[in-house]
Amino acid sequence: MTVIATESLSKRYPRVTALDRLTVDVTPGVTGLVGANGAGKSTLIKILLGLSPATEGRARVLGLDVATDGAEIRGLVGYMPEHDCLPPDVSATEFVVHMARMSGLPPTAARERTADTLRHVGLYEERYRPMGGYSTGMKQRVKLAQALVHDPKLVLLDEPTNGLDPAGRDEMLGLIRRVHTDFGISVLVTSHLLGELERTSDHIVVIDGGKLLRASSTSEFTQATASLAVEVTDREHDLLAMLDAAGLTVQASGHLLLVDIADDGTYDLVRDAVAQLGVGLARMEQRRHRIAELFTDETDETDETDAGDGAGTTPAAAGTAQEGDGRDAA
Ligand SMILES: Nc1ncnc2c1ncn2[C@@H]1O[C@H](COP(=O)(O)OP(=O)(O)OP(=O)(O)O)[C@@H](O)[C@H]1O
Repeated sequence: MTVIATESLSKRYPRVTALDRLTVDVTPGVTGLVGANGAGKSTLIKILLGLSPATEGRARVLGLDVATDGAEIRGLVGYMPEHDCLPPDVSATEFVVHMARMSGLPPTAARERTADTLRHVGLYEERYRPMGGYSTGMKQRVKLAQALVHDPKLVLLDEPTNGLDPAGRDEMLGLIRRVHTDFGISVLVTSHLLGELERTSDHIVVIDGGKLLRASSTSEFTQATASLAVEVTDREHDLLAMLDAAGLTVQASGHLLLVDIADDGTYDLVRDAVAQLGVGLARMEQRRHRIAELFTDETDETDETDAGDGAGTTPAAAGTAQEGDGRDAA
């Protein structure tokens, strides 16, 4: 069963192709839509809501055609826009009740659902204060609440962690996860940060320049984008040959060997090979490819080559390797 299905979907503006023959299926659960700024994420969401016509191709949301069934889709789907759009002199309660009424709920149900959803997103006493005085995190939570208030089957969340500090991001990601686990609502959430979507999503879709780069389950995705940086005191060429013979994909990069992590067994294979050679293991750390690398040629390892003589503090090792770097610096 698919929640969203697009077929060769394109959106061309006079100067820009925002979506370029995008074909992708989104299944129930939480799906992360990753792409750099301008990749076409917001454009896709607007087309899915039936708010902006595609130039070419087709899309269905919950089985409905975006070209003809926009109003029905918007009744079944919640939408959290990217930018600040809340009237400053209205309280969260007033605003969310208004949005619930707009979605067709009768007054009493609108009030009850508003109280429930604001409680769910963690807004309590503040819900009666004008939103102009809210923090960014509180505003994002109101935006999430209004997307949920009419009990949709699917929500489209456009950059919900934008502008939040790390603690605020974690809270928002937790809330998003619970939208699915507690209420069974499917979620399509966009971000330009792969790392946060990996933690939250069951599936990941990556787009770049409006084109589909990759769509897979998060576990497959993480495996495919993780590598092990191994540094030995000696005989790295022998080690490379041994790991290669063991069926691993290995690249030499300066003093480092970068080993694709196939599964948990990869660590054991590397450890055993190092022991067999009788050399010292100077470093073994997992590296996540940065999203920028996914957008370029995946075999392009220039960053890593540069890192070779940087011994330990490699900017390319952003993400999971940071802990290791911290220890070196201490
Ligand atoms: N109404 C429009 N007219 C012309 N060009 C547009 C319009 N809307 C978007 N674009 C262009 O289409 C491309 C995709 O924009 P889109 O907003 O979908 O990207 P995005 O991935 O959501 O990025 P961001 O998070 O920065 O909004 C960009 O190059 C953008 O400038």
